Amino acid sequence: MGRNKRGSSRRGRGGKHQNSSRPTDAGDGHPVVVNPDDNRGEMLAKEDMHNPKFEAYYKRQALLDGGEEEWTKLFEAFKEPLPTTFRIARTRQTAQVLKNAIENIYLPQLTGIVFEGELVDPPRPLSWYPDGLGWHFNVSKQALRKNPDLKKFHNFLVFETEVGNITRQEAVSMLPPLFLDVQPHHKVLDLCAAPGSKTSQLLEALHSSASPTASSVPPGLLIANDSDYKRTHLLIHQSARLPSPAFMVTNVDASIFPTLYLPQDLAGAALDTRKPKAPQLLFDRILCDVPCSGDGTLRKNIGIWKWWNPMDGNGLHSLQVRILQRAMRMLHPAGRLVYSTCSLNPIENEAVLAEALRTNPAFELVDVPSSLPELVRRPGLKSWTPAADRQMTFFESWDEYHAAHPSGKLVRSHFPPDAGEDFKLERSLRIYPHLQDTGGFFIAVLQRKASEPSAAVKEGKRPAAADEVADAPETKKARLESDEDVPMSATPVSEAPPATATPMEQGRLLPFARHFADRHRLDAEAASSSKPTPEPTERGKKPAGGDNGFKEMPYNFIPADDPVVQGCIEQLSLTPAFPASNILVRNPAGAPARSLYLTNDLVRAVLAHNDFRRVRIMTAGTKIFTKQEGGFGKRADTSTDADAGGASQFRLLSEGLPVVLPYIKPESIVDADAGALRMLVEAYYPLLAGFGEAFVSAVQAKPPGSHVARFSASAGDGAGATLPHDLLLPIWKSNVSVSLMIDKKAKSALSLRVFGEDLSVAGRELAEKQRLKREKADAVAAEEDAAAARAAGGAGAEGEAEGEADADADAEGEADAEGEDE
Ligand SMILES: C[S@@+](CC[C@H](N)C(=O)[O-])C[C@H]1O[C@@H](n2cnc3c(N)ncnc32)[C@H](O)[C@@H]1O
Repeated sequence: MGRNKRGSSRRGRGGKHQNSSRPTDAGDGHPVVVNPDDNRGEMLAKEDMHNPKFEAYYKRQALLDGGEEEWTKLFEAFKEPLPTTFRIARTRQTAQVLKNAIENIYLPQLTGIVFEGELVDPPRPLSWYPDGLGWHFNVSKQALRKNPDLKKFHNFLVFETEVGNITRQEAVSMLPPLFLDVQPHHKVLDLCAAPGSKTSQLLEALHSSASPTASSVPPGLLIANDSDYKRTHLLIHQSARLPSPAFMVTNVDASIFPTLYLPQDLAGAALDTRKPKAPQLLFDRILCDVPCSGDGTLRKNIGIWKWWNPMDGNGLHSLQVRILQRAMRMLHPAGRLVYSTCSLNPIENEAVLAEALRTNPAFELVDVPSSLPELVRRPGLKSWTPAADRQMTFFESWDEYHAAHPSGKLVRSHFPPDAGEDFKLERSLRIYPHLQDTGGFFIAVLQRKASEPSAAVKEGKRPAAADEVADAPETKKARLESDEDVPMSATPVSEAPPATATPMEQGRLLPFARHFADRHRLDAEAASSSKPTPEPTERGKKPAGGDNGFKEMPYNFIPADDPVVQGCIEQLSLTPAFPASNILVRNPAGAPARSLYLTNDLVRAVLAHNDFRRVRIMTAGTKIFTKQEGGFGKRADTSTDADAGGASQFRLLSEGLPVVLPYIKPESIVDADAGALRMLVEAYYPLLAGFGEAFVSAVQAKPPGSHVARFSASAGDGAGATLPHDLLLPIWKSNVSVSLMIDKKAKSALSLRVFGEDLSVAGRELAEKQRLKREKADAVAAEEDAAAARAAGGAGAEGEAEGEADADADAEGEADAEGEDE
């Protein structure tokens, strides 16, 4: 596997591997931080990473055909910590720049580094990831601390992650979106989406043709759904890094996801034409990344070694079947569906596929040998042997089991297909850790058979909801409730449960079971009550998401001729093509009080033509304008909102810029150079008088308020800047000053990229704080050492103590810097 130093360094000082006690998804939304698990949970020695049931169960399933040697490889690979992998966002203008920076600047610096006598692996591209945008970087925390080049690269990754150009994601978690092959016009549904690493990949694919010159608003749609309310906030957080008018987040049980409707003109070639006025919204792409036992994540969730048992997979099987069956019903005839889990268990994988295909013969598994050809994979299993209890009593067939346990919990579909059934299960993909140093994963691609485009989908028994859910296995509830994937920057750290605690021991099940049962009941009611509502939700009419008992604000579209909308159009010189009728606000009055959101036509139609009273919409569209609060009035330059005029009280948000930019008349953009950018980065409100003549006259020609500036790459070198391409950024003009309207983190990332150092006020303050802390630590240490030396009474001892004090202070400084990164 080509690891460096991992035996010793990844296991930390105690020679142990860090643990987190419950499974997390293969995908996660953490910022790129090397070895992120190193500060969580308890330690587990490598020799304790052993579970006879786990090993016996999978040997019984005959996962591998390479003999004892391969089994050893598999189990040994599971004991190794997972390497860090990340991907560069394809949609960003910066994708090529970042790839070049890694290949041509960082890679040479990181090649040949020796740490503690061993060669450190430089970052390397994931061979199967398209266009070299997926990367593997595996280095110990100690090496990262001590080596300045490694540390510099790590800082680069952290900053680019903060601004959404890079996403840390487990390698296998990148696979389902790649197999879905989403195009900008697709209607996409991600049914079990939180925390959202795959969602953000899907969103990037939806925006793949976006550029500042073409329309950044894809015609398609992505609905990301999760049944866990808390976790839907992670989805919103993740996707905020790629603001999209084509994006919605919903919160409902996927197995009863309601049928949505569209007006005829937007529905395309809909399957169900029985309701000509309100055809069903059928999706071109659906991802079912279902809740699972998660034993493929053993490398990062080492608690699984302790509490793994076959009943987790058995208990999840029926829900997984229902979610997949529901997805099949919502797929467009020419659509594609991906089913995935981070579990190795055939009961959660092949058995689910077999049952879904059995109940719906119009579908088939797609053979995908030529997709991602470099990806090493194994075929899906055609047969397996369920275990009926924790003691691992195996039954070869349903008949045998049913005879022994007439009212047992296993059902027919837990068992392999009969001899006469051939679902071509070998077309699904199994990924094992030893194949290419990843987690374990399962993927299957499904589509309707060409010969039966409109065969009806027969769904399995509908969920009986509350009782059944309350009886659900612990792992399912634990996964649903888990907040392990909360991005570090977004969530306070809570005390980690002990390594060996089962979810039951963590005492979290009962409240959750109640909550889930309630939600399930509400969702069931919602599904049955969902029906088309023909009226668009303009001001004064019934708003989507309003009057629904949810605390989320309703969605109200405002008229295109609203004075605030028109004011924004005028202020930024937007062309008539700007979709002014797709602007919504989120308050019951439907007034443009604070923020204006933009949707595309499809999201507008979905909001307007469906009854969302019982389906919680967490977000829809993207915020583009916001009211500029009166803070400017208090500043030294004394400008006020009143100075700026009514309309200009709204300003363009930096996250709204890519969406609005294609509609801004090019001649209205303020031309600027790197010198101006430097001044704008260095101060919050630099005075206009301090800028170069050309910039001053360009700005003076504009009214006060929100504008966009183009910092030209050709004029980049002047201020020590490296501008690989033109930069377009929102600015705010007041009477005597100009400000760059991006947040602190984005400013720091920009400064690092363009000027090679963080010149921002926040960056300078942070550096100063660190310097003072170091000085203070130096002084304290020197004082202590001097006192010790005086006590020892020797002049020679004083000199030595001084040297040691420096070393201690250095170590402390490093620890501080690291704390701040994370
Ligand atoms: C494997 S995780 C999904 C990971 C996600 N696709 C990603 O890449 O970040 C499974 C998710 O399914 C959600 N879930 C569990 N039961 C569900 C249900 N009945 N309907 C919808 N979502 C469900 C869980 O809350 C969890 O967030």
